[in-house]
Amino acid sequence: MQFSFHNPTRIHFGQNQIAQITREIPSSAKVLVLYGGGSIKQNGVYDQVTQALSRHKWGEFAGIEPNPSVETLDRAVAMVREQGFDYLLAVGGGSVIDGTKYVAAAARYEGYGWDILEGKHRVREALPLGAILTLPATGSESNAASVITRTATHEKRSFYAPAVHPKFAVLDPSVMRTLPERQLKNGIVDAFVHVCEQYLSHNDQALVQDGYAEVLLRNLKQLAEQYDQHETPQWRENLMWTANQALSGLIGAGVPHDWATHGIGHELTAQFNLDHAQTLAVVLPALLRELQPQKESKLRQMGKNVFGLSGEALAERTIEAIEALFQSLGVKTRLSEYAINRNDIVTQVVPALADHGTLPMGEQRNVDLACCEAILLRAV
Ligand SMILES: NC(=O)c1ccc[n+]([C@@H]2O[C@H](COP(=O)([O-])OP(=O)(O)OC[C@H]3O[C@@H](n4cnc5c(N)ncnc54)[C@H](O)[C@@H]3O)[C@@H](O)[C@H]2O)c1
Repeated sequence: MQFSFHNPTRIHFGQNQIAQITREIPSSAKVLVLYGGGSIKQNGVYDQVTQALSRHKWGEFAGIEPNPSVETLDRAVAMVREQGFDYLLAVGGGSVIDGTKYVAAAARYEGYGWDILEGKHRVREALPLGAILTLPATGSESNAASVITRTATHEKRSFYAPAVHPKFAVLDPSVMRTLPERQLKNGIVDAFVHVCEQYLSHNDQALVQDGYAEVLLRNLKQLAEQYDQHETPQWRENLMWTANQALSGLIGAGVPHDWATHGIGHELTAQFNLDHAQTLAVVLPALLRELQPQKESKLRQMGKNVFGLSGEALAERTIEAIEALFQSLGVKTRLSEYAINRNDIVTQVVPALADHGTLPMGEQRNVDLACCEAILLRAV
């Protein structure tokens, strides 16, 4: 095993921690606050931000949509350049934070920002940014990844750059009270699949990473089972911290990663506008069935250590347990439940996957186009 691990995001966790941004953002900075559809004006977050920035120079950019589009974000890039903002503050879920990372990088690049998503420009510098998280799910608040959509061409792509790692993140679980239940359930699924992408591989030697991944998976299973407590502070705190830890780098250090579920899922969002987590709940069980031989040993380990299973056909029953967990939250596990059929897969999704040049995917780089098609057809 070999890795370098550094997570530079300072985390302020708990109620009333938004006030910390006064000290986190240099007083000389000119701050652009970026947010989405306006829920922050209903749950008191916007008021707390304006209060905390009362001595800073600042402006705002609203309207970053779920699955943020480069078309919207380029308007923020232009605003940054025209008005000389030099610090960005993302206030929202993964979409706003990812979008802000793109703005931070594109504002420091002379060419067309989409080059970053196509790998034509490697991001080495970006404006500094901080994040106030309003939806626990993606871990974007303390990682260096960003996923952006180009609406015009139905493309959803990602980039990774240490330069866009947030300087700080505020995780106040009380802001979750205005979250629609669909988003809360999506958050559990998304965090669960993030852990699986880093844990369910052929590697079974990393005791720290595996042990911590199993704790996170058991937490998420328990939070799903105790969903009736989702309005309690303890439930919210545990989900927010678990979802953060699921993708903050530690469990993925030095171990093989998969991410094929995400790669295929992004295509389903780009084509059919499904929520990110909805695509993951459909793809993961199908992918695990298709690739069961290479993941057999880890699936058995997960069955024992996460679901408390034993006996025959352990790997298969583990996949069934994952599927049942998603279903218990009311998150669908079949494409046909979204009225997507075999013909849609063959004529729309498979050609799009072929076009976007991200193949082969997976921990062993064996998820090629034929394998993607087999996974998607299993998922119908
Ligand atoms: N950067 C990463 O590491 C990473 C990882 C996984 C997924 N992603 C990406 O993140 C995006 C999904 O992000 P997400 O799941 O956090 O959802 P989101 O940010 O898209 O938000 C979903 C909806 O919830 C609303 N919302 C957010 N907080 C709210 C609150 N407190 N009250 C009421 N409504 C609220 C938003 O306005 C939006 O309508 C996708 O584009 C996905 O591909 C990024």
